[in-house]
Amino acid sequence: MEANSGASDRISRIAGHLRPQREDDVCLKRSDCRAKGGVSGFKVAILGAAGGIGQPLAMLMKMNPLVSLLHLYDVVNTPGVTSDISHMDTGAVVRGFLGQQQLEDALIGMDLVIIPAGVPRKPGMTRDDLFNINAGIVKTLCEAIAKCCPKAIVNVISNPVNSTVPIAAEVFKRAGTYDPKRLLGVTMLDVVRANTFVAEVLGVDPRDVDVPVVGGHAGITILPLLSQIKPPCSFTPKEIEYLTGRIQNGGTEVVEVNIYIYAFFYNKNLFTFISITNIPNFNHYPCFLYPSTVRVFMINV
Ligand SMILES: NC(=O)c1ccc[n+]([C@@H]2O[C@H](COP(=O)([O-])OP(=O)(O)OC[C@H]3O[C@@H](n4cnc5c(N)ncnc54)[C@H](O)[C@@H]3O)[C@@H](O)[C@H]2O)c1
Ligand SMILES: O=C(O)C[C@H](O)C(=O)O
Repeated sequence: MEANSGASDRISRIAGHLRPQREDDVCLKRSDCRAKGGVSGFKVAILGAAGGIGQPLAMLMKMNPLVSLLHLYDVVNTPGVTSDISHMDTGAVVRGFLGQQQLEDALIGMDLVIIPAGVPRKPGMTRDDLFNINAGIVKTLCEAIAKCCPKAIVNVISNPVNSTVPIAAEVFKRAGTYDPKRLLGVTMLDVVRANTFVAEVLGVDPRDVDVPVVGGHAGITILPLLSQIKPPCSFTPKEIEYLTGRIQNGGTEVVEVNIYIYAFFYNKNLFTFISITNIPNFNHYPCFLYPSTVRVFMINV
């Protein structure tokens, strides 16, 4: 009898990770810990934190020494993502919020709100095809921002950025909280791509070129200023045509590759970390190379 109970104690200890402890099971509740994220530093909320962009972004924010408090909000899966990210041994305190009823709690007191919430495009779609769904999502989130943290800087990632940013602006105008300096569409990818593709043509290190890109974040509205590159350089007409097209269609290039990656995932094949990194062009997704994020991603499949 005693041997049996010893064995079951051992099994339950070993298997403990399969049943994460609930707050009321533990002797010291997390809310009673001394770390409150109240130390100086930016308070950042990510809305859509459980998604393909949200998860690696949450990891990067958790690694950022300027961030003291990180709120992760989504309509699904935030408990798992929050638990995973919060184990990183960096300073930011991480809290998770799930579902519309917790949206306002996620936003109160935030200095920076980043929005990757919404649907991404599938092969064959343009970013405009996402408008009907994502416009409504961004509108609802911005209404809550206007109410709970009207002075926060807002970064809109959700596509089509060319339309979701104006929608956010209209919501803030209506609420009387609009400040053009505090509302930004995230288009840094276009700059990163421009630097990479230009460096490839010139045969130099991408870190040594700086390509200004202005305009929007879709097709011909993306305007790489190839005549303003630092350090100054020149191109043949053929190179200009190639670079302009590649920079403007960089997102589509990745979305088309996704068909392969997603087919791979949805087939539920047994795959390993190594097999993921072997997918051609997987280097478009450097953030996924963080093993913990890959683990979360695999569980979601
Ligand atoms: N601006 C850019 O440079 C850029 C780059 C990549 C992706 N994107 C865009 O970002 C968006 C997200 O892409 P993804 O690949 O992360 O998609 P995803 O489907 O992997 O993740 C989206 C997340 O948003 C969540 N979500 C949906 N409705 C929500 C709501 N009402 N409130 C809060 N969360 C909600 C989903 O649950 C999901 O976790 C897409 O619109 C995509 O086109 C923009
Ligand atoms: O192109 C997309 O749909 C996603 C993003 O805007 C990108 O540029 O990669």
